[in-house]
Amino acid sequence: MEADGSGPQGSRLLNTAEKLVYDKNILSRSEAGLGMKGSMAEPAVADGAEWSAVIVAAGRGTRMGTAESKQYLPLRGKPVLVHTLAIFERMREIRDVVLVTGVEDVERCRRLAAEHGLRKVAAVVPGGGERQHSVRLGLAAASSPWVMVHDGVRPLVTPESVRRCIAAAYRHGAAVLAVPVKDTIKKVDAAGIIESTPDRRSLWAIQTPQAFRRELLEACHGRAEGEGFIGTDDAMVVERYGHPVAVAEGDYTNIKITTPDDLPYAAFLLSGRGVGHARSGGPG
Ligand SMILES: Nc1ccn([C@@H]2O[C@H](COP(=O)(O)OP(=O)(O)OP(=O)(O)O)[C@@H](O)[C@H]2O)c(=O)n1
Ligand SMILES: C[C@](O)(CO)[C@H](O)COP(=O)(O)O
Repeated sequence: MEADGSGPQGSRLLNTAEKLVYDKNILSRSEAGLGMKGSMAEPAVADGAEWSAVIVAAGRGTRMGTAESKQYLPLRGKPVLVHTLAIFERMREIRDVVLVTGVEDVERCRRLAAEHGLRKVAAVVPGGGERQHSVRLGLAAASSPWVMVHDGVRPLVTPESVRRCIAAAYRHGAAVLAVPVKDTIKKVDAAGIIESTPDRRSLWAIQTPQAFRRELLEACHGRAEGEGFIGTDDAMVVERYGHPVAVAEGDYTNIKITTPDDLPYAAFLLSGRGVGHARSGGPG
């Protein structure tokens, strides 16, 4: 899979030596604070782009409590989901995007992609009842040798951190973005009494994207489906079958829009990055 070959858009796959150079460049740029910032000057699809991004957005957002699903709520003038898709659209490493939505939202999402010039959205497919089912359905439409799964409701991930995740995936075959936990975490029993305090130095809060060799992720999802196992992220599915999954350090600002208080915080963060405008549009 790492040998040179031609992708659907004529892209050439990276060989192992090129992956190491990718790794070195990414790390030296991050260390020097020169992150690539997802510049609009980047070509839409670079020679060597070998990643499919599966963006899962088929949830109902029950904790948000709005009639409209949270991925379509306006954030600095655009639906949350459009902000998320725009990040992957600008990244040269991404060859194509598979968007997984509610069955009733497939047409609406195709329109959104067209209206917002999201040309990498190659497929919009209906999801399933659990996040894991949605990922599996999205994977079936992905064709690149490497795949990253990202929550449609994490619109604040940065290209720099996605690249750290890519670099770790090239080294280990599987990697997730994560941040060290800042609070002391307790294990509490059903009666509300603390049972234990795990050593915080080994605890990380897991985010997306989660990046894998596509064949590895497909195989693990297939086995999990056969066993009726449901995990809360894709790393759990891969860990279960004994494959190591590396952690790449992300940013605390890569929040998942989950409850109402997350929206003003996300708007504040985006305004600090100069993204969008304060006037909110209607639901997407
Ligand atoms: N059956 C599902 C469930 C979730 N997701 C997606 O997985 C991501 C993370 O899930 P979460 O934040 O829990 O979203 P919801 O399931 O929509 O929220 P809630 O649990 O509050 O209902 C979201 O982008 C969501 O749309 C999905 O594609 N398919
Ligand atoms: C995948 C995830 O975003 C990692 O933090 C999270 O596990 C999704 O969980 P949820 O149960 O769908 O909120």
